[in-house]
Amino acid sequence: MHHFALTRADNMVLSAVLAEIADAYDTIENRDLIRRAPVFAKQLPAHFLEFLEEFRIGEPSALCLVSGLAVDEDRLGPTPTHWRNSQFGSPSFPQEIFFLLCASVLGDVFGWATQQEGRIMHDVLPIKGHEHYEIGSNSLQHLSWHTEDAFHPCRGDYVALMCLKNPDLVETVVCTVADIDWSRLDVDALFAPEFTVMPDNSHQPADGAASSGDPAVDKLRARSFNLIKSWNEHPEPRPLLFGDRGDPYMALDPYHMDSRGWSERAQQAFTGLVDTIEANLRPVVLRPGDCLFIDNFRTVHGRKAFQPRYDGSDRWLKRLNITRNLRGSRAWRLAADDLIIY
Ligand SMILES: NC(=[NH2+])NCCC[C@H](N)C(=O)O
Ligand SMILES: O=C(O)CCC(=O)C(=O)O
Ligand SMILES: [Fe+2]
Repeated sequence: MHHFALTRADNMVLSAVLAEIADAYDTIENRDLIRRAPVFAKQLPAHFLEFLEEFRIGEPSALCLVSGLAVDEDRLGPTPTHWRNSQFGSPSFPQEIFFLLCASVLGDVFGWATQQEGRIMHDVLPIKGHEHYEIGSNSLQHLSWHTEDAFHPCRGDYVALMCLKNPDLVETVVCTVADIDWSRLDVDALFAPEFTVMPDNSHQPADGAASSGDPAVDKLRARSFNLIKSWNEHPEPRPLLFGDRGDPYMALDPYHMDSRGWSERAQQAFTGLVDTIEANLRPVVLRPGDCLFIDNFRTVHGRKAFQPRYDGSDRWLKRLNITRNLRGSRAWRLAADDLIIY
């Protein structure tokens, strides 16, 4: 794991930088703040910027952990019961800004019109009623391992998690391409465009809001949800591995895959890959003040089951999607500088 432990001295420098930015903006969803994040990021210590840049371009590891960001648990107050409206008056605004600045060094942050009301920074927290549903806000049921947004051609290069609370040390689980012995798998079959991945539940209309208040946006969002529906019914065949055959990138989400209709060889190659990943999953426990940048091309991740508390002390993470190729999704966005994929 590529790891940077922020020191007390680092935190002293950061708290001044973050407080100044926090004073100038109202919410992490403020588009001017997000737009200026790459410029603000230049105020991060140079040795820290070098560390992030090395992760981006050198690919020394598929996981990058920045630990030790100061989090005042008392200031945080209770964990929200839902992600809706948590972006307003946020007690973790300085930490959210730090998280955004780091992400902006790795690429461009973006959001999905179909997910958490088109917000850029998501909450990952247990929601009442979702306990046994396959979604990030479940709890009693484990979250199946997956590539983030595996079904979508515009999926992020990185998915990042910042931990605010994790009182029961619930384990996130990961498996990276480096953990896999590719010589034992049918790599050629996995590079063939013969596999189908359906959209996950976090993109289903039931989890979106009623109306945005803007008819043009509502119309686009409706188009987007229709696309999700059609991909559910007729997923497009594509490969599970891509890039270099000796050191591949991967994109899969077995919970949302149905192997009926695939060739015998594709099915066997898929089963081999899934079994290998299952055998190599390992835990990463996020602690308050940890920011984990997961290379979404080289890692699958999930989360163990846990008992939700619903008393304000629940596990609470923030999440960002990051792309290194924003232009790749231009056909799906309203404008060059609009960060929402419809
Ligand atoms: N196997 C899956 N893809 N499960 C859903 C993953 C969680 C989803 N990314 C969310 O925001 O809730
Ligand atoms: O809760 C975690 O540790 C991971 C969450 C996750 O993977 C997701 O929400 O997509
Ligand atoms: Fe995820």
